[in-house]
Amino acid sequence: MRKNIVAGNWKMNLTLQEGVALAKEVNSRVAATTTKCQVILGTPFVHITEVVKTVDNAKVQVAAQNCANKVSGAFTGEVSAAMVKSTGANWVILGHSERRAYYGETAAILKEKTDLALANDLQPIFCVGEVLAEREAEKHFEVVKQQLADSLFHLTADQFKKIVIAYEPVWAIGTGKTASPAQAQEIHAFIRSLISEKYGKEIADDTTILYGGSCNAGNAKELFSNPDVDGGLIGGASLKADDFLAIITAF
Ligand SMILES: O=C[C@H](O)COP(=O)(O)O
Repeated sequence: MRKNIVAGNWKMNLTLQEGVALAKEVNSRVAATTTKCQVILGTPFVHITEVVKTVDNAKVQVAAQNCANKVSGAFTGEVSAAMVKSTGANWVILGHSERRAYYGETAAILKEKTDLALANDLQPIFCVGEVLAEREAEKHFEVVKQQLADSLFHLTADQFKKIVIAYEPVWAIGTGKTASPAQAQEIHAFIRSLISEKYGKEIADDTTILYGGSCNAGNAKELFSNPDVDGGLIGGASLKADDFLAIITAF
């Protein structure tokens, strides 16, 4: 179901104590607003159990930043989708460009992770987006289309309804360089049109599509005012309660 979502991705930041303190502050400040926006905290694995206990689980929910592409067994260091679900998290971020670039996560691996997340009742926030050279070569539409086709478009319509897409141009992540509102709208509308071609207009209209990449308190309002931008996946600015709250209340 389409809704406004602001999801923080803490990445590899904050100790457990710092993370719990931040979650506590975000939770109480969100509760004090009238926002209808779904807030999600994408925490490191080791924080999840404590953060789940800290938030109200309605307005503020918790995401893992990854899960394994295997069910269980001898995979040292990995965390399965079933384990994530057992902590109380409802969401998992998959396909982030940092996972693709630094940990060799291919489209085939991401397809397996998506299937396991859904089988364990976790909702994927699935990231797509092009690198700078691809944008400069005007290949961004093609790249995003391929990423969706390779890792998501095998899903049934009922499965696809659980997916949230995050469009994150890699050149905008952590760089302070944001896609312009027009650039974001253009590609979000394109993503929605691809979903419509594959699953029909009703499902496309119901899909939540987030923007990620140097989204902050200063630019969130303008980005979110676009008809096909339903919220954001926020990295750096999710680490400070003031900045994150300003983004949450930007709708
Ligand atoms: O997952 C979040 C994105 O990578 C955006 O990160 P950023 O807001 O620090 O640019």
